[in-house]
Amino acid sequence: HCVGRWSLFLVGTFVHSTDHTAVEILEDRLLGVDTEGKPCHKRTSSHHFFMPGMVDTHIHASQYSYAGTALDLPLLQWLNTYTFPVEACYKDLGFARNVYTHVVKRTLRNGTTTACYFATIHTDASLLLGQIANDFGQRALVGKVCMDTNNFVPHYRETPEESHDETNRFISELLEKKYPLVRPVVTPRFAPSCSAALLGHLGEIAQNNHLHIQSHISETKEEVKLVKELFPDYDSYTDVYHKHNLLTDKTVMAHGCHLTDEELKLFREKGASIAHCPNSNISLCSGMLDARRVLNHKVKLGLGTDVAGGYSPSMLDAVRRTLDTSKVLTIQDPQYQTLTFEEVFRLATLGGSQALSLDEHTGNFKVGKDFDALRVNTAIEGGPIDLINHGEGPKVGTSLPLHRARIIN
Ligand SMILES: O=c1[nH]c(=O)c2nc[nH]c2[nH]1
Ligand SMILES: [Zn+2]
Repeated sequence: HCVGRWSLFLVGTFVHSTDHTAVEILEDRLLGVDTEGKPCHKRTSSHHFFMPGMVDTHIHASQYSYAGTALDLPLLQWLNTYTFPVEACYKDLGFARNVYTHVVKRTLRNGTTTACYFATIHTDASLLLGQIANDFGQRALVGKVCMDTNNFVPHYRETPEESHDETNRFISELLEKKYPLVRPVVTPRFAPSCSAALLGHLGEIAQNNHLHIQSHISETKEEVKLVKELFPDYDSYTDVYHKHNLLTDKTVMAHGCHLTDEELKLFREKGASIAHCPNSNISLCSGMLDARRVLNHKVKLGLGTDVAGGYSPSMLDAVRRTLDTSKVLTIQDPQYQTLTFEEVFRLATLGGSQALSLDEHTGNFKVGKDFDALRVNTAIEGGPIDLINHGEGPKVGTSLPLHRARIIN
């Protein structure tokens, strides 16, 4: 494979995950990128290393305008009070362009090379988000939000027919653009915002066009109770999506904090995945996802920032909050098998690409995938890390690397 066609050679340390190893460190390597952008390794050092671009499996681009504020209400009230009134503003394309440009630039600066976005119900603004992601070179799944039920903010909802027709228009117009890295994702907001008829339409559209699907599930106990009341004839919240053909191997569901073992089994059977959004889960006091349990069920798992329920648009924050949640679960039960930071690194990269069914293209440096990487310079002037050279002081332990990174902010 490594013959000819090179457009770029990179020398250094490559850190990534594989299915078998949570973190594999390839030191002193030469990585060639061919003319089509596929990596190929050869063996050949310094203070930088390469890692796969991070994958944000769940972020509301439209909520970025108020990220870091308005986190004082539980989910359902938070949606009615803050979220729906703001999302209604995306009828204005100027407003949409401003926020969407900021969110794409910011997430890229934070190392998110792939994002799975919720936009709003507005087709043209959602198409604009796709265009902006394409213009800045971000890989993205973009969802025009679908919702025909909204009793609290009635000006922010569609009729089932509008939602169906506009979803078809969104998909066909976005696909017509032939953006190399941007795809549409069918996006019922969540079961409480959608009639059974609308869920059925959306399942059909996704099935007929082999499309990605995203939504929310079992984020809070109050929401689970509401879904039971709204959909009394279904076995579970997961069954509501399943019966409408919305639980497939291209489905990613955000949160899942309160899923039962039966529901996780259905996720596994269908190949559907979960986006773990720990900042949002804590910020809105929704619950804590037991990520170890999800992994034990062999359900695909990625990480999401869930801006603006999550206040940070940084995947590094999602990594830290994932570890925090796992440690809180360990405090509650000392027998709990805490996630390691290597496992969480994998969730932020390879796990995310698998959760979005994009692992054919991205997630690690496997030969043949697209070259989609971050170069991390740990010694950059004014950076957030101090490198302490242990060669100059007492040896602390034989297994310590020569340089140890100490994170100071
Ligand atoms: O965290 C969340 N953010 C949202 O915008 C949303 N909509 C439904 N359920 C949701 N959860
Ligand atoms: Zn969300």
